[in-house]
Amino acid sequence: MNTATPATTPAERTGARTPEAAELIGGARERIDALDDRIIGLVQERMAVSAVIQEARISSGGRRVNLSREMEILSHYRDALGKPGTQLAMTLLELCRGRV
Ligand SMILES: O=C(O)C(=O)C[C@]1(C(=O)O)C=C[C@@H](O)C=C1
Repeated sequence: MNTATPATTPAERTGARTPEAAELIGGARERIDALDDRIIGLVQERMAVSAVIQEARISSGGRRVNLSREMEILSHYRDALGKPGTQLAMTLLELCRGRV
């Protein structure tokens, strides 16, 4: 297919081979888009709460990073989601406190 031409039919948009599958995929993608919007909102909320904690600790003379707490968070995500959960938690921590 010419990559400059946008996909027009449901089958092209979804990769499905039947209208029924294309319909199902279209609906499920809408749910995924809505879930992703909520996940992004929750990540932004987590970043704001994390910033409050970090500011309080730094204002009190402490450091931005608290490694023992980060170990708890990494374990939490790994226990819930398996090995890729650790990577997800590391990405979340980087979003919340920057790179260390
Ligand atoms: O719980 C804390 O003490 C925080 O500062 C929050 C947070 C986090 O985003 O989860 C951020 C930085 C710390 O290194 C540990 C955890």
